[in-house]
Amino acid sequence: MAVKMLILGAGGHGRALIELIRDLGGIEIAGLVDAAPRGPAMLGVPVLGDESALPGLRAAGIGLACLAIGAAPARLAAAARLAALGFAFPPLLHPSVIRAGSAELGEGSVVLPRAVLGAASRVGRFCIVNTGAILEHDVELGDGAHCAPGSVLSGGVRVGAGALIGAGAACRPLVAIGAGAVVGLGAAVTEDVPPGAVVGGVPARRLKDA
Ligand SMILES: CC(=O)SCCNC(=O)CCNC(=O)[C@H](O)C(C)(C)COP(=O)(O)OP(=O)(O)OC[C@H]1O[C@@H](n2cnc3c(N)ncnc32)[C@H](O)[C@@H]1OP(=O)(O)O
Repeated sequence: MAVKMLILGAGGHGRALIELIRDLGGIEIAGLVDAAPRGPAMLGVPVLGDESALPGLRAAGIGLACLAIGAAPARLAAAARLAALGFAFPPLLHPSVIRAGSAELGEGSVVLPRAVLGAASRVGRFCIVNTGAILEHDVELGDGAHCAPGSVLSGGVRVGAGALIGAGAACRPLVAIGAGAVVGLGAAVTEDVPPGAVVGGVPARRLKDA
């Protein structure tokens, strides 16, 4: 019998996770939980209500959850609320992901189609490695970090907790991206980025504070 998982968040990332879980197989999607759903169902998955439904769903035997929330602080806060109710968060890797045997992946992290997790890369908890992102050898992602589609993290890059590496951005080997920083889409990061900074451009320059 397939294990049951619910998805918290009925937006675009929720749709991506529905498809990921369907491609994986072996997990039954019990439903979606969202404070402001657009309809009674999404891609054929029923919306079960807002977070007030969670204790009942847990009592009914649904033990697994995944978080479809783009903003890192909200994603991490939701994880804490669901953990307190007893939900567990297995990491989810799309079958097309290329994962080195030595790559580590924390609870609740999701890795979308055609991403690459290189040798000795370490992905923290509740991270998003989005479609086609490349994490080269020895890359480290702090909890809640998000590597957007097509981003390239060269060898040894370190990304702080909750940081966002924008779509198509590339990071020079060994640079450190501070916690909560945002790297704009298409940027070329050639030097360390301070915590909370927003950078963009080629080469990347500070645009503002996050
Ligand atoms: C599955 C998915 O879709 S995952 C999606 C992942 N998300 C992303 O990759 C998006 C990342 N976000 C960005 O790149 C954004 O443009 C940000 C965060 C860099 C800036 O966004 P905002 O805070 O809304 O700033 P805003 O759009 O007002 O731009 C501020 C200035 O920065 C410039 N700017 C914005 N983005 C960039 C960028 N990527 N590179 C260079 N300059 C940029 C703007 O032109 C503007 O310049 P100006 O003041 O001279 O006019």
